[in-house]
Amino acid sequence: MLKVVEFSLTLSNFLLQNINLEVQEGEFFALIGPTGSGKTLLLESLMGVFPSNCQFKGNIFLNKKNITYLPPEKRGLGIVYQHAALFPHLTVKENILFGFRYKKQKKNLKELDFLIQKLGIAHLLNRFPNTLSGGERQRVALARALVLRPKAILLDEPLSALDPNFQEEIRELLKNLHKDLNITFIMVSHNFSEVLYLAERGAIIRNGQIEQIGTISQIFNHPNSSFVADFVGVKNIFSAQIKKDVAIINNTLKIKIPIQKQKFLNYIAIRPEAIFLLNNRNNNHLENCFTGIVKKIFRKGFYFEFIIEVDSVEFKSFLTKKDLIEMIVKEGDKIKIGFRAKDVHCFYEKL
Ligand SMILES: Nc1ncnc2c1ncn2[C@@H]1O[C@H](COP(=O)(O)OP(=O)(O)OP(=O)(O)O)[C@@H](O)[C@H]1O
Repeated sequence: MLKVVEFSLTLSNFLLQNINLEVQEGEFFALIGPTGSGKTLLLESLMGVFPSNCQFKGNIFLNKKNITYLPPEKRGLGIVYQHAALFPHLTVKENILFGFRYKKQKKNLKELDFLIQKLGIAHLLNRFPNTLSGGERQRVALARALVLRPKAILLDEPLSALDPNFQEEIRELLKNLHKDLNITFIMVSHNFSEVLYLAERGAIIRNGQIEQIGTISQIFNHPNSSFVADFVGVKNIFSAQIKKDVAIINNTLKIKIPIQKQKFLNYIAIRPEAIFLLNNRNNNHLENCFTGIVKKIFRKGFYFEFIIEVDSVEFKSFLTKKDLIEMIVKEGDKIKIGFRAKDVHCFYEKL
């Protein structure tokens, strides 16, 4: 288990503040947050790569051993960056074996062979990094980190520098490696589909602090603040009066919600995917159904975002092009929308 206890890091212009984090052995954990929120600083702190001008306090444990003051090569961790950062003057094989220069650990050729096969890089061993594609470079970087048999592997946006085809290929590879090697993966990512596909739990970082920590489903479906809700794309976030099984927006619009045991809740959040545009479709299973006006339709690449106004409350929903054509709906039209009570998430936010 990797455990971070009350860890803070101070730079002249930034503070990573009071981080407490536990990542279980074998878990795939994601660090998510806006740009400049401190994800890389936290990842590099785990690795022991600190900016020269920083001060830090607190502790980092790996399987109960305090690694806070150990140099990177003695921590039992491996790191892979966005741009594979291979040594240009070394061949692929020399790059992979580079870490052994600083280790007493004996080269395990069986392990090396296993990884080379697993990562599909046998044909690249004598090539130099500048002759490799982005995807191939990332495979080599993974091999270089994994050959030292780390207890956890740290990934700093490993897919973001790749084009979409390579992204899918390396994403699949990461999934398989995690399944087969049973080691801990901690990944910094901006990309939600990557996080949803790969990670089991995660933390949202905001301004150098952890804003929410939990399973990926909790973070995406049950955000604990409007910041997290907005960041993970919930889109429909309303302050509301919340009673046992009903939320009232703007003192008028009544929304059925799951029965709430907790008191003092004052916000609701509904993912846009949970709001259906109904027209004449069957809506028996939806506890909330309203008629509204289509205010705006935005084209967003492969889908369309709809803004529908109901009693001066604006709901956002998505539609594919196929659905849009089938429904024959345009701005200004009257439309029925619906959503399940169970898809309304309630939370408390200090005002
Ligand atoms: N060596 C350094 N000296 C001074 N400031 C730094 C240093 N490294 C990072 N920072 C600052 O710390 C803040 C957090 O940086 P960090 O790279 O951790 O963000 P991030 O969440 O990983 O962002 P991104 O998603 O854009 O990569 C930023 O404001 C950055 O400018």
